[in-house]
Amino acid sequence: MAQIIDGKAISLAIKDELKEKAAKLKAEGTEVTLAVIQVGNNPASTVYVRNKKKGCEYIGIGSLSYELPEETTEEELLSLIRELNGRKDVNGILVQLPLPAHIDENKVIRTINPKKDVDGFHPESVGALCIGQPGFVSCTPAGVIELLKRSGISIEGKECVILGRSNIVGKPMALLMLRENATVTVAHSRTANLKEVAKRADILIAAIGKPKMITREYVKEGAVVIDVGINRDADNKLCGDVDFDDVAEICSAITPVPGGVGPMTIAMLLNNCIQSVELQK
Ligand SMILES: Nc1nc2c(c(=O)[nH]1)N[C@@H](CN(C=O)c1ccc(C(=O)N[C@@H](CCC(=O)O)C(=O)O)cc1)CN2
Repeated sequence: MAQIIDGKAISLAIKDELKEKAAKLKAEGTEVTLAVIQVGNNPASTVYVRNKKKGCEYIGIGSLSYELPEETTEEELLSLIRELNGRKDVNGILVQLPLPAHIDENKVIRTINPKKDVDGFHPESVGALCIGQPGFVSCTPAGVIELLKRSGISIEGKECVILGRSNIVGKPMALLMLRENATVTVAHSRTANLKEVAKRADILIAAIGKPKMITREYVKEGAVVIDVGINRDADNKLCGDVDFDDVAEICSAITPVPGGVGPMTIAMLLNNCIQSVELQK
């Protein structure tokens, strides 16, 4: 039976480490504060935003909450971000995604001061990652790397196949895997012979947004399988992109959904908030 990678336990260990770092910063007179902006009432976003604020409280840093109505204009949102960019008492700015359709997500991300971009979505942050310079790293892919390392799974020299090429997960995931000296393939909906490509992976990362699409036919025996998907199945139950019960029988290690990559996203956001102090010096 495969090793089940416990993202909940690993994220808790990280948060406990961050709690100590935050206390040390406080003792030195440095307060850390995250500004969290949500536009509209997407129920999943409300849960994630609540958990991010709870995480700040747990590790002992401040959070400022901006819950804006669905009708908020793009200019109103941009002007709030500009105000927060200029505030010395705000270290990190996070705009919860997705945004309502009338707001240009890219414009919003570009308006955040890259030194406060704790989501790691700004083109400057992505560019820094690409050329190996210091900067914020997108939280979900950073969480995957931490999960692997803390589970004793080596990355160097491994064949890694990433299913999905989104700006938030697939692309930064590929850059991080390269930084760890893996051999990386990014596959997607137009990839020919997807099953064969996926089957080459020692480490298979699924980030495609299709409930339980990845069955054992996509997985090499003994591979490590990381499931980034968060979907609802036909019974409205939370599930990943991987058919867990089917794949767990043939792989060597696997992340569950819930309780795998998801909690790591929040732990890595808190890590970026603590790191913001260094980057802002
Ligand atoms: N500004 C951002 N927006 C979004 C991000 C992001 O990193 N920054 N990522 C996702 C949503 N997300 C964080 O915001 C996120 C998703 C899932 C989880 C999580 O802990 N999932 C749990 C299940 C929770 C549930 O019951 O629904 C799990 O997998 O165990 C945390 C954060 C899109 N938007």
